Amino acid sequence: MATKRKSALDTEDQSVAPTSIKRPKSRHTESKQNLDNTRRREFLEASPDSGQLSCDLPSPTRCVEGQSPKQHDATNGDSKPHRPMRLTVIEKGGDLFGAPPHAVLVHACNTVGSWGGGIAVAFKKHYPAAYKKYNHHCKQATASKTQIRGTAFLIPPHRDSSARLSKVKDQSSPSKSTHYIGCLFTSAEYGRRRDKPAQILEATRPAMLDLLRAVANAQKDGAELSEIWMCKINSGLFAVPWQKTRALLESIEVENGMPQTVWVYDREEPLVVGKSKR
Ligand SMILES: Nc1ncnc2c1ncn2[C@@H]1O[C@H](COP(=O)(O)OP(=O)(O)OC[C@H]2O[C@H](OP(=O)(O)O)[C@H](O)[C@@H]2O)[C@@H](O)[C@H]1O
Repeated sequence: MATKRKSALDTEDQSVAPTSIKRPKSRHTESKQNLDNTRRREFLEASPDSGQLSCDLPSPTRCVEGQSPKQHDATNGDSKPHRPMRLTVIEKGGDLFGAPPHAVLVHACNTVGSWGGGIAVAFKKHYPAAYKKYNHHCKQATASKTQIRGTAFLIPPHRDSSARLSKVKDQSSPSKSTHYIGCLFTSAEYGRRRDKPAQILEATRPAMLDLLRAVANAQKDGAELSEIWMCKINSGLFAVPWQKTRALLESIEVENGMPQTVWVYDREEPLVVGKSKR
């Protein structure tokens, strides 16, 4: 379950180590015998013993370090070109907080631990328990001097919220008790001290990938997650034009098992810049 995970920050553990390319022994030996001296030297130079990354057989086209055999084939025209799957961003009208059960609601956050302005205030009101977790996560990171900008934090639904909701008879969105909250740390600070638009955009890619990875891992662990819903992140108080963030999101290469679509919701009324109490 996602709840067992400490945070979406464990990306180091989840990242896939570069795969070394190994040659089948028999083929290796057979091809060796057929080599003339020049090609043999070339072959040996590129062999694993010489410390270089080698391809399947010696050939004029060298393997590029870090390429998988598949990518290598693709670049050499031996098979279909490797086409990475990119994230699809679909804009919709409507209420973000009316997301279906088990949806992940995503917004951009500072790393200070404040949901004091813009849509964050609404998140704080709708999901007070998630706010506490977000705040605690930021405080812990600050205490341990861990930089969390460019990462994400996936907060599972609060177990008691369903009971609390029924007590206060809040029928506006019964799905709320099943919503996950996805925090993207795209700026270290907020307000005047917020990062520059270029820095915010730079942090958005790794943060989004971190979130998609956390969602994929939670699903792998059996958690029930449905769609990914998001506001027009960075486009309000963080002052980054939405089209720039959208283009960046659409350039993200989706890894195996990750969700491939993000649904974007925008409110209809104009943005009120006034801050609530932090
Ligand atoms: N009540 C509401 N309902 C529905 N949609 C609403 C809304 N309010 C705004 N939107 C829209 O939601 C998008 C994002 O706009 P936002 O300004 O929220 O976020 P952002 O990503 O630019 O910046 C993040 C920092 O802003 C916050 O406030 P603090 O800096 O902490 O004070 C955080 O804590 C972060 O730090 C824009 O399309 C807004 O029209």
